[in-house]
Amino acid sequence: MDAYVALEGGHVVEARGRVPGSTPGELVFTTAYTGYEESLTDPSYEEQVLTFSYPLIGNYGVREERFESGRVHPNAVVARELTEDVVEWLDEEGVPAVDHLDTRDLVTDIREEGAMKCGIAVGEDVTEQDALDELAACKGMSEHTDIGAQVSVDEPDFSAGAEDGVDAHVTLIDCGHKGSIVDSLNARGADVEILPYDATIEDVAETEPDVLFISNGPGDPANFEETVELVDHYAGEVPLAGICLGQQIVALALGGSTAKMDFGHRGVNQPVMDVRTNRVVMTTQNHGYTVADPGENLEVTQFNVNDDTPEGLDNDELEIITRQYHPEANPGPNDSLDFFDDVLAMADPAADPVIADD
Ligand SMILES: NC(=O)CC[C@H](N)C(=O)O
Repeated sequence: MDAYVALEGGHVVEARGRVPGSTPGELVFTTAYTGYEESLTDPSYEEQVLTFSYPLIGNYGVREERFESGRVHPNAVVARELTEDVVEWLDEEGVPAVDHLDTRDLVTDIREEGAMKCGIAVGEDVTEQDALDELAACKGMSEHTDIGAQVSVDEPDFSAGAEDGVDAHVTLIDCGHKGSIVDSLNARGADVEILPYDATIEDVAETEPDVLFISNGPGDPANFEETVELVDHYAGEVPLAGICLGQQIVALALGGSTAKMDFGHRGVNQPVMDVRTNRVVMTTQNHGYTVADPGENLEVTQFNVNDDTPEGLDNDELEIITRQYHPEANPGPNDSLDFFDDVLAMADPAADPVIADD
Protein backbone atom coordinates (compact mmCIF):
# COMPACT_ATOMS: atom_id res chain seq x y z
CA MET A 1 0.00 0.00 0.00
CA ASP A 2 1.38 3.45 -0.93
CA ALA A 3 1.34 6.23 1.65
CA TYR A 4 2.24 9.92 1.61
CA VAL A 5 2.24 12.59 4.29
CA ALA A 6 2.16 16.17 2.90
CA LEU A 7 3.40 18.78 5.38
CA GLU A 8 2.44 22.44 5.53
CA GLY A 9 4.79 24.17 3.09
CA GLY A 10 4.45 21.35 0.53
CA HIS A 11 7.17 18.84 1.55
CA VAL A 12 5.86 15.26 1.06
CA VAL A 13 7.17 12.30 3.09
CA GLU A 14 6.76 8.73 1.84
CA ALA A 15 5.74 6.02 4.29
CA ARG A 16 4.36 2.48 4.47
CA GLY A 17 0.57 2.34 4.32
CA ARG A 18 -1.04 0.28 7.09
CA VAL A 19 -4.69 1.39 7.03
CA PRO A 20 -6.09 2.95 3.84
CA GLY A 21 -7.83 6.31 3.66
CA SER A 22 -7.17 10.00 3.06
CA THR A 23 -7.55 12.88 5.47
CA PRO A 24 -6.33 16.33 6.44
CA GLY A 25 -5.50 17.17 10.07
CA GLU A 26 -3.26 19.21 12.36
CA LEU A 27 0.01 17.30 12.70
CA VAL A 28 1.08 16.97 16.36
CA PHE A 29 3.33 14.61 18.31
CA THR A 30 3.18 12.93 21.70
CA THR A 31 6.26 11.70 23.54
CA ALA A 32 4.18 9.20 25.55
CA TYR A 33 5.95 5.82 25.52
CA THR A 34 2.92 4.08 26.98
CA GLY A 35 -0.84 4.67 26.89
CA TYR A 36 -1.45 4.55 23.14
CA GLU A 37 -5.01 3.25 23.71
CA GLU A 38 -5.74 6.16 26.09
CA SER A 39 -4.23 8.71 23.67
CA LEU A 40 -6.04 7.39 20.61
CA THR A 41 -9.42 7.44 22.38
CA ASP A 42 -8.88 10.88 23.99
CA PRO A 43 -11.45 13.23 22.36
CA SER A 44 -8.97 16.12 22.65
CA TYR A 45 -7.17 14.70 19.57
CA GLU A 46 -10.23 15.32 17.33
CA GLU A 47 -9.20 16.79 13.91
CA GLN A 48 -5.50 16.10 14.55
CA VAL A 49 -3.02 13.63 13.08
CA LEU A 50 -1.15 12.01 15.93
CA THR A 51 2.54 11.16 15.54
CA PHE A 52 4.09 8.97 18.24
CA SER A 53 7.74 9.81 18.89
CA TYR A 54 8.16 6.49 20.72
CA PRO A 55 9.22 4.04 17.99
CA LEU A 56 7.04 0.98 18.70
CA ILE A 57 3.29 1.40 19.22
CA GLY A 58 1.01 -1.52 20.10
CA ASN A 59 3.44 -3.81 21.90
CA TYR A 60 1.01 -4.72 24.72
CA GLY A 61 -2.12 -5.20 22.61
CA VAL A 62 -5.44 -3.37 22.55
CA ARG A 63 -7.91 -3.65 25.46
CA GLU A 64 -11.23 -1.86 25.60
CA GLU A 65 -11.09 -1.26 29.35
CA ARG A 66 -8.27 1.20 28.69
CA PHE A 67 -10.34 3.30 26.25
CA GLU A 68 -11.20 6.87 27.28
CA SER A 69 -14.21 7.15 24.93
CA GLY A 70 -16.19 5.11 22.42
CA ARG A 71 -14.01 5.75 19.36
CA VAL A 72 -10.58 6.72 18.01
CA HIS A 73 -10.38 10.51 17.69
CA PRO A 74 -7.27 11.50 15.68
CA ASN A 75 -7.99 11.68 11.92
CA ALA A 76 -4.89 9.53 11.24
CA VAL A 77 -1.99 7.87 13.06
CA VAL A 78 1.75 8.07 12.32
CA ALA A 79 4.44 5.97 14.00
CA ARG A 80 7.83 4.41 13.26
CA GLU A 81 6.35 0.91 13.71
CA LEU A 82 2.75 -0.11 14.42
CA THR A 83 1.98 -3.67 15.57
CA GLU A 84 -0.66 -5.83 13.91
CA ASP A 85 -2.96 -5.44 16.96
CA VAL A 86 -3.08 -1.66 16.59
CA VAL A 87 -3.39 -1.83 12.80
CA GLU A 88 -6.36 -4.21 13.13
CA TRP A 89 -8.05 -1.85 15.60
CA LEU A 90 -7.45 1.26 13.46
CA ASP A 91 -8.70 -0.66 10.41
CA GLU A 92 -11.96 -1.54 12.22
CA GLU A 93 -12.27 2.14 13.17
CA GLY A 94 -11.51 3.31 9.61
CA VAL A 95 -8.63 5.53 10.75
CA PRO A 96 -5.78 5.83 8.19
CA ALA A 97 -2.39 4.80 9.55
CA VAL A 98 1.20 4.86 8.28
CA ASP A 99 4.57 3.67 9.60
CA HIS A 100 8.16 3.02 8.41
CA LEU A 101 9.00 6.71 8.10
CA ASP A 102 11.56 8.70 10.07
CA THR A 103 9.44 10.03 12.93
CA ARG A 104 12.54 11.69 14.45
CA ASP A 105 12.63 13.96 11.40
CA LEU A 106 8.91 14.64 11.59
CA VAL A 107 9.04 15.49 15.29
CA THR A 108 12.05 17.76 14.68
CA ASP A 109 10.06 19.58 11.97
CA ILE A 110 7.12 20.06 14.35
CA ARG A 111 9.49 21.28 17.10
CA GLU A 112 11.03 23.82 14.71
CA GLU A 113 7.96 24.91 12.71
CA GLY A 114 5.22 24.25 15.27
CA ALA A 115 2.13 22.02 14.99
CA MET A 116 1.21 22.24 11.30
CA LYS A 117 -1.46 21.41 8.76
CA CYS A 118 -0.95 18.12 6.94
CA GLY A 119 -2.61 15.83 4.43
CA ILE A 120 -2.35 12.03 4.39
CA ALA A 121 -3.17 9.65 1.54
CA VAL A 122 -2.91 5.86 1.96
CA GLY A 123 -4.03 3.18 -0.53
CA GLU A 124 -3.14 0.98 -3.50
CA ASP A 125 -2.99 3.76 -6.09
CA VAL A 126 -2.59 6.99 -4.13
CA THR A 127 -0.13 9.65 -5.26
CA GLU A 128 1.78 12.52 -3.67
CA GLN A 129 -0.79 14.80 -5.25
CA ASP A 130 -3.59 13.07 -3.27
CA ALA A 131 -1.78 13.94 -0.04
CA LEU A 132 -1.23 17.52 -1.26
CA ASP A 133 -4.97 17.79 -2.07
CA GLU A 134 -5.79 16.73 1.52
CA LEU A 135 -3.30 19.33 2.79
CA ALA A 136 -5.02 22.01 0.69
CA ALA A 137 -8.32 21.08 2.36
CA CYS A 138 -6.87 21.26 5.91
CA LYS A 139 -8.39 23.88 8.22
CA GLY A 140 -6.50 25.58 11.03
CA MET A 141 -7.50 24.30 14.50
CA SER A 142 -9.36 27.49 15.41
CA GLU A 143 -11.45 27.23 12.21
CA HIS A 144 -13.17 24.14 13.62
CA THR A 145 -15.87 26.24 15.22
CA ASP A 146 -18.27 23.30 15.78
CA ILE A 147 -15.76 20.94 17.32
CA GLY A 148 -17.70 20.77 20.62
CA ALA A 149 -20.69 19.24 18.81
CA GLN A 150 -18.40 16.58 17.27
CA VAL A 151 -17.32 15.17 20.64
CA SER A 152 -19.94 16.06 23.27
CA VAL A 153 -22.92 13.95 24.39
CA ASP A 154 -26.14 15.05 22.64
CA GLU A 155 -28.33 14.26 25.63
CA PRO A 156 -27.66 14.48 29.37
CA ASP A 157 -26.21 11.34 30.92
CA PHE A 158 -25.70 10.19 34.51
CA SER A 159 -23.01 8.10 36.20
CA ALA A 160 -23.59 6.99 39.81
CA GLY A 161 -20.88 7.26 42.45
CA ALA A 162 -19.60 4.44 44.64
CA GLU A 163 -21.66 3.83 47.82
CA ASP A 164 -18.79 4.84 50.09
CA GLY A 165 -17.16 8.23 49.88
CA VAL A 166 -18.27 11.80 49.37
CA ASP A 167 -22.01 12.37 49.03
CA ALA A 168 -21.64 14.95 46.25
CA HIS A 169 -23.37 15.76 43.02
CA VAL A 170 -21.02 16.96 40.27
CA THR A 171 -22.29 18.42 36.98
CA LEU A 172 -19.73 17.80 34.26
CA ILE A 173 -19.93 19.94 31.12
CA ASP A 174 -18.85 17.57 28.38
CA CYS A 175 -16.59 19.36 25.91
CA GLY A 176 -15.14 15.95 24.89
CA HIS A 177 -14.38 14.37 28.27
CA LYS A 178 -12.06 11.47 29.02
CA GLY A 179 -14.02 8.66 30.70
CA SER A 180 -11.52 8.35 33.53
CA ILE A 181 -12.45 11.85 34.78
CA VAL A 182 -15.96 10.54 35.50
CA ASP A 183 -14.48 7.30 36.92
CA SER A 184 -12.22 9.30 39.27
CA LEU A 185 -15.20 11.25 40.63
CA ASN A 186 -17.44 8.15 40.87
CA ALA A 187 -14.72 6.19 42.68
CA ARG A 188 -14.72 8.86 45.41
CA GLY A 189 -18.50 8.56 45.86
CA ALA A 190 -19.67 11.48 43.71
CA ASP A 191 -22.61 11.14 41.32
CA VAL A 192 -21.85 12.76 37.96
CA GLU A 193 -24.45 14.43 35.78
CA ILE A 194 -23.01 14.80 32.25
CA LEU A 195 -24.41 17.70 30.21
CA PRO A 196 -23.70 18.72 26.58
CA TYR A 197 -21.05 21.44 26.02
CA ASP A 198 -23.81 23.91 25.05
CA ALA A 199 -25.98 23.32 28.13
CA THR A 200 -27.83 26.45 29.23
CA ILE A 201 -27.74 28.16 32.61
CA GLU A 202 -31.20 26.65 33.31
CA ASP A 203 -30.05 23.13 32.30
CA VAL A 204 -27.26 23.38 34.87
CA ALA A 205 -29.56 24.78 37.58
CA GLU A 206 -31.92 21.81 37.15
CA THR A 207 -29.10 19.40 38.04
CA GLU A 208 -28.48 21.24 41.38
CA PRO A 209 -24.68 20.83 41.27
CA ASP A 210 -22.46 20.86 44.34
CA VAL A 211 -19.57 21.39 41.91
CA LEU A 212 -19.62 22.50 38.26
CA PHE A 213 -16.82 20.72 36.38
CA ILE A 214 -15.63 21.74 32.88
CA SER A 215 -14.02 18.84 31.00
CA ASN A 216 -11.07 18.57 28.66
CA GLY A 217 -11.77 18.75 24.94
CA PRO A 218 -10.41 19.46 21.46
CA GLY A 219 -9.75 22.65 19.53
CA ASP A 220 -9.54 26.31 20.39
CA PRO A 221 -11.16 27.20 23.76
CA ALA A 222 -12.40 30.47 22.23
CA ASN A 223 -14.84 28.40 20.16
CA PHE A 224 -16.64 27.18 23.32
CA GLU A 225 -18.64 30.39 23.76
CA GLU A 226 -21.65 28.74 25.42
CA THR A 227 -19.42 27.06 28.01
CA VAL A 228 -17.54 30.31 28.69
CA GLU A 229 -20.92 32.00 29.33
CA LEU A 230 -21.94 29.25 31.77
CA VAL A 231 -18.75 29.66 33.78
CA ASP A 232 -19.14 33.43 33.75
CA HIS A 233 -22.63 33.00 35.25
CA TYR A 234 -21.78 30.38 37.88
CA ALA A 235 -18.35 31.62 39.08
CA GLY A 236 -18.75 32.50 42.75
CA GLU A 237 -22.18 30.91 42.94
CA VAL A 238 -21.12 27.25 42.81
CA PRO A 239 -17.64 25.71 43.24
CA LEU A 240 -15.89 25.30 39.87
CA ALA A 241 -13.33 22.81 38.59
CA GLY A 242 -11.73 22.32 35.18
CA ILE A 243 -9.23 20.11 33.41
CA CYS A 244 -7.18 21.20 30.36
CA LEU A 245 -9.72 22.83 27.98
CA GLY A 246 -11.71 23.33 31.20
CA GLN A 247 -8.89 25.44 32.71
CA GLN A 248 -8.71 27.51 29.50
CA ILE A 249 -12.49 28.08 29.45
CA VAL A 250 -12.52 29.12 33.12
CA ALA A 251 -9.67 31.58 32.44
CA LEU A 252 -11.54 33.09 29.47
CA ALA A 253 -14.73 33.43 31.52
CA LEU A 254 -12.89 35.18 34.36
CA GLY A 255 -11.27 37.83 32.20
CA GLY A 256 -8.10 36.02 31.14
CA SER A 257 -6.84 35.10 27.68
CA THR A 258 -5.54 32.03 25.86
CA ALA A 259 -2.99 31.57 23.06
CA LYS A 260 -1.85 28.85 20.68
CA MET A 261 1.46 27.23 21.67
CA ASP A 262 4.12 26.35 19.08
CA PHE A 263 3.97 22.57 19.42
CA GLY A 264 2.12 22.13 22.73
CA HIS A 265 2.60 19.61 25.53
CA ARG A 266 1.76 16.00 24.73
CA GLY A 267 3.31 13.24 26.79
CA VAL A 268 3.30 11.48 30.14
CA ASN A 269 6.29 13.05 31.91
CA GLN A 270 5.67 16.80 31.96
CA PRO A 271 7.07 18.29 35.21
CA VAL A 272 4.79 20.67 37.11
CA MET A 273 5.82 22.82 40.09
CA ASP A 274 3.26 23.57 42.80
CA VAL A 275 4.17 26.94 44.31
CA ARG A 276 2.10 26.34 47.46
CA THR A 277 3.78 23.04 48.44
CA ASN A 278 7.09 23.58 46.63
CA ARG A 279 6.77 20.09 45.16
CA VAL A 280 7.20 18.94 41.55
CA VAL A 281 4.79 16.34 40.18
CA MET A 282 4.99 14.40 36.91
CA THR A 283 1.92 14.73 34.73
CA THR A 284 0.16 13.48 31.62
CA GLN A 285 -0.60 16.23 29.12
CA ASN A 286 -2.26 16.81 25.75
CA HIS A 287 -2.79 20.42 24.79
CA GLY A 288 -1.86 22.90 22.07
CA TYR A 289 -3.31 26.07 23.66
CA THR A 290 -2.35 27.64 26.96
CA VAL A 291 -3.65 30.30 29.31
CA ALA A 292 -1.65 33.37 28.25
CA ASP A 293 -3.01 35.70 30.93
CA PRO A 294 -5.01 34.32 33.86
CA GLY A 295 -6.64 37.73 34.49
CA GLU A 296 -7.02 39.33 37.90
CA ASN A 297 -9.27 36.72 39.50
CA LEU A 298 -7.14 33.60 39.23
CA GLU A 299 -3.88 32.81 40.98
CA VAL A 300 -1.28 30.71 39.15
CA THR A 301 -0.60 28.01 41.78
CA GLN A 302 1.26 25.61 39.49
CA PHE A 303 3.50 26.10 36.47
CA ASN A 304 5.32 23.94 33.90
CA VAL A 305 8.99 23.52 34.83
CA ASN A 306 10.03 23.35 31.14
CA ASP A 307 8.43 26.55 29.87
CA ASP A 308 6.75 28.30 32.86
CA THR A 309 3.23 28.12 31.35
CA PRO A 310 0.36 28.03 33.91
CA GLU A 311 -0.58 24.50 34.98
CA GLY A 312 -2.89 25.27 37.89
CA LEU A 313 -5.22 28.20 38.54
CA ASP A 314 -7.05 28.71 41.82
CA ASN A 315 -9.32 31.17 43.55
CA ASP A 316 -9.89 30.03 47.14
CA GLU A 317 -12.60 32.59 47.88
CA LEU A 318 -14.67 31.84 44.77
CA GLU A 319 -13.86 28.11 45.18
CA ILE A 320 -12.25 27.50 41.79
CA ILE A 321 -9.60 24.85 41.01
CA THR A 322 -8.38 24.11 37.49
CA ARG A 323 -5.49 22.14 36.05
CA GLN A 324 -3.95 22.29 32.55
CA TYR A 325 -2.68 18.69 32.79
CA HIS A 326 -4.66 15.47 33.28
CA PRO A 327 -4.83 14.58 37.00
CA GLU A 328 -6.99 11.52 36.18
CA ALA A 329 -3.64 10.05 35.14
CA ASN A 330 -4.59 7.59 32.44
CA PRO A 331 -2.18 5.99 31.65
CA GLY A 332 -0.47 7.66 34.66
CA PRO A 333 1.63 8.93 36.39
CA ASN A 334 -0.45 8.99 39.56
CA ASP A 335 1.23 11.99 41.26
CA SER A 336 -1.76 14.33 41.03
CA LEU A 337 -4.81 12.15 41.80
CA ASP A 338 -5.43 14.21 44.96
CA PHE A 339 -6.86 16.92 42.66
CA PHE A 340 -10.17 15.02 42.75
CA ASP A 341 -10.16 14.99 46.57
CA ASP A 342 -9.57 18.76 46.51
CA VAL A 343 -12.44 19.23 44.03
CA LEU A 344 -14.86 17.19 46.13
CA ALA A 345 -13.74 18.94 49.32
CA MET A 346 -15.37 22.07 47.83
CA ALA A 347 -18.77 20.30 47.57
CA ASP A 348 -21.32 21.16 50.21
CA PRO A 349 -24.44 19.09 49.57
CA ALA A 350 -26.30 21.04 52.30
CA ALA A 351 -25.82 24.39 50.50
CA ASP A 352 -28.80 26.14 48.88
CA PRO A 353 -29.42 24.98 45.31
CA VAL A 354 -28.00 27.24 42.62
CA ILE A 355 -30.38 29.57 40.85
CA ALA A 356 -30.59 30.19 37.14
CA ASP A 357 -31.09 33.97 37.14
CA ASP A 358 -28.87 36.69 38.55
N1 LIG B 1 -6.75 18.02 26.46
C1 LIG B 1 -7.38 19.17 26.28
O1 LIG B 1 -8.39 19.47 26.93
C2 LIG B 1 -6.87 20.09 25.21
C3 LIG B 1 -7.36 21.51 25.31
C4 LIG B 1 -7.23 22.32 24.02
N2 LIG B 1 -7.96 21.70 22.96
C5 LIG B 1 -5.77 22.45 23.64
O2 LIG B 1 -5.32 21.85 22.70
O3 LIG B 1 -5.07 23.17 24.31
